Amino acid sequence: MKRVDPLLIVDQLEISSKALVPLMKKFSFQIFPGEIVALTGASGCGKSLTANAVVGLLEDGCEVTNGRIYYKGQSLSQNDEKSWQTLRRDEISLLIQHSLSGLNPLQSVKKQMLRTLKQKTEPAKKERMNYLRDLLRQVGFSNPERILSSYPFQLSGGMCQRILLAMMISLQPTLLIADEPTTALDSVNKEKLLALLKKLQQEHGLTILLISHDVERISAFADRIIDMEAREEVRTCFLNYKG
Ligand SMILES: Nc1ncnc2c1ncn2[C@@H]1O[C@H](COP(=O)(O)OP(=O)(O)OP(=O)(O)O)[C@@H](O)[C@H]1O
Repeated sequence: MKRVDPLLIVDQLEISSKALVPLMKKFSFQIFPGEIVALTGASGCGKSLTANAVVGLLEDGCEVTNGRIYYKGQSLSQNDEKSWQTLRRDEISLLIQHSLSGLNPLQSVKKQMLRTLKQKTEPAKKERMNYLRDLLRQVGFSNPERILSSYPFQLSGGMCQRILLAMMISLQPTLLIADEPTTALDSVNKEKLLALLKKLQQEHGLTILLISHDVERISAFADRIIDMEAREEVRTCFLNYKG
């Protein structure tokens, strides 16, 4: 049987505050290509820190003090800012917890989507608007033209979340990390967003790391659930994964 290498390896990761107080210790897990893996655990156990460390976006107040992160077999420890930017543009997208803070309320959706698209080799000018409309349809908007001309403050939290998702997909990432993407949504929209992530995973061959407290809801959605609560001990619960 052909051996599949992990896409992402987090190995004995420790993140500390600037005063070198560990905020999380010795956390390890792996993700294989095409999987949907959910990361769960009590509030404050370090889920968001882990997600931010994977894409080089730890806040100024904290740093990786032990352990390593490998992506496609390469250690990310020596990454400079330019390498992190390239990784975020070409490989790993992070969908953050609070959708509105990810969009500029004073700029139209069209302007923001075009700016994201420009980070990549963009489609030819005349194709661009068709591409954006198609992306918006893929995330469930039946009237993309209206959405493109809207400003984020005119839209609901769930709509903004779907727009951010469309922007991430336009970067064609290999790995999508979604940090509590459903927190601000009501029950129906939570289900819709998870179904949408699953659809995008299947259509675009994405690998997804989903951070969530909602073990019950995500157990029907994820291939594996990693419980981070024990901090130094990772319990991995294999559900549908056939690795
Ligand atoms: N910039 C920072 N400076 C200092 N401490 C921080 C910083 N960011 C996070 N922390 C602390 O690190 C710990 C882990 O935070 P993190 O946000 O990763 O938790 P989490 O598991 O994602 O929690 P939640 O489920 O509530 O989002 C917490 O105790 C938090 O207060």
